[in-house]
Amino acid sequence: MEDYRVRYQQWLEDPFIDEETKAELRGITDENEIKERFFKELEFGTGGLRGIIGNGSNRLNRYTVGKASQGLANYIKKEGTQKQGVAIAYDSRFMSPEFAEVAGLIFAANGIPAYVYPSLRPVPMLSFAVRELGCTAGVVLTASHNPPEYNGYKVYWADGAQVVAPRDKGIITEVNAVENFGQIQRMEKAEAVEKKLYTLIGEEVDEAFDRNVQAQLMNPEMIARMGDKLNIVYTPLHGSGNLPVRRNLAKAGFKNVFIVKEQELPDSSFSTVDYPNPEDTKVFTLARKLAAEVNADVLIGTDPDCDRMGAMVKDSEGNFVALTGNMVGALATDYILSQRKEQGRLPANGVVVKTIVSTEMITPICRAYGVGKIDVLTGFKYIGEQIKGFEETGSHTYLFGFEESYGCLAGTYARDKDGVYAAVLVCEMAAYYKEKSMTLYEALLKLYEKYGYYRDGVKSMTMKGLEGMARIQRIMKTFRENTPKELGGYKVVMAKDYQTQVFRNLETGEESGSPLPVSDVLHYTLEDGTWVCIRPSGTEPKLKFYIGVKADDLQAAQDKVDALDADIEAKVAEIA
Ligand SMILES: O=P(O)(O)OC[C@H]1O[C@H](O)[C@H](O)[C@@H](O)[C@@H]1O
Repeated sequence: MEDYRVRYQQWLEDPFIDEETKAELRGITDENEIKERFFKELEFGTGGLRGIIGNGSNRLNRYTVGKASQGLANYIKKEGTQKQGVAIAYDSRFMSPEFAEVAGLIFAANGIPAYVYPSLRPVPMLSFAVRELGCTAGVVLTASHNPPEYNGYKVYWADGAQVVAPRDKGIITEVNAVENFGQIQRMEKAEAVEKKLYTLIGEEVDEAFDRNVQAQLMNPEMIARMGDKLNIVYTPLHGSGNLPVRRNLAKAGFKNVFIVKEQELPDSSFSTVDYPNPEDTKVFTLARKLAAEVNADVLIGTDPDCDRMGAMVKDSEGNFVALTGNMVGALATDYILSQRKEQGRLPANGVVVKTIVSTEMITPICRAYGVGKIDVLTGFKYIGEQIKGFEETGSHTYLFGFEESYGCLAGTYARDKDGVYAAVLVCEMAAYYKEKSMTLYEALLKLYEKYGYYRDGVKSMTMKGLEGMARIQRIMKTFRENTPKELGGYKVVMAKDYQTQVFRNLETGEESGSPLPVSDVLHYTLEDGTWVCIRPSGTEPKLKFYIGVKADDLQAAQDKVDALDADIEAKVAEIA
């Protein structure tokens, strides 16, 4: 019998799986569906679990969530930190509150107090709660910006960041060591509540979070002057941002905030969008309609777990243009550093942290302010890890961190990207430049004039299921074994392989090691300074190509990106 059939049979016979689940599984008539659901165990990776909701070993359900929770509980018990408890949050996805309760009661049954938010909350608020409540770990039930059929289980440690090596491996080992669902401990909710092993997180934690977000404002007096002059359209995209973003915009002093009514309330189907990801400007269709009605200066959108924020602002002709994560990163780096300098608050050991696939435009900006810049692998958890390191050694003062994938954070109250803060930040910057009769887009053009015309692109190729996974591996292997000599007509001069940890200068043949952990990432530097990076997404069935160029004007920069894009597409098409 094929492996997936064996696994299917095991589920049908498992005494710890309920009858309703088994009946549903027995009813599947499509062999391929059985295969997709059972060809593997849903892998508990470094980011936790992420998968399609449903019954099966390769799906997210109360059993796979249960196994993850029991494994995490076992890990915590070995660490001896169970008294500190685990904080739990969830977003607006299907089964999010149910899975949150399943997880909480498993921790409770293991003698680990669970502190659960009473309703949906953003990821950064969980990160904050872990620190505020002194918990040993945290869990968020969310699949971030994935399509509605997905859910996930993100794991945080005591510092408030998602787990990194070596702890991630330790937790994975414990999760994998849970051999059968019978090992999952359970407790009735009434008993857990009575024993204070299952407690709802109170409003005071929300208030403390807000105070920390507000403390990041650079110019409260300016907002007091401009708060009623900036028109803001906000869409929570049916997710957890709705209340905290609006509350924080109001607390900051923004008076004219218009909400996209159709997307205001939680909706697990995200029925007004294809895909609740602010990276996709289509999510702003309704917001743009409202923007025209209210003459908005800026449109803001946050993803379901409100760690990502996307924005659109007016160009000089009054047309709305999307600000990418890189553009927000560059604008914010410049804004925060310049304001700090003006206010005499720029520490000598200040640093900005970004990922290796995020724009290089901040390099000259940081240099201009005498501030350091650190690059880490993709994933905000690595920015969180840096903050923890700075705290331990006192080596740097963290000023700002961002990723091209629409996430940023200033301050250290949270250790994951904060869409609530990002929304307030973009509005603060828009107000600041509006007072100087500029739109945020015009401010960006000024930065290009000063620092160079940087343009960054990301090309995502979706490759789903078993076949897609194999194809992604073939493409990575082909590039890895045959370093391209040229890309987009430019010579490749440096090839960095973060998997083999070999960085090779193709001109001199010199080789050096990698300063970052092992990761399936290839990075090429071209003769004109352009860079191209290839990596499989860690969160979606996608292969991602990132491109970063600098040119003499915006058009030339875009042409370069387009040429590289086309060349990469052609090279990938040649691979079977
Ligand atoms: O490119 P991926 O592996 O899909 O990850 C892209 C992003 O996904 C999530 O949003 C994580 O929280 C980010 O930190 C990460 O950068």
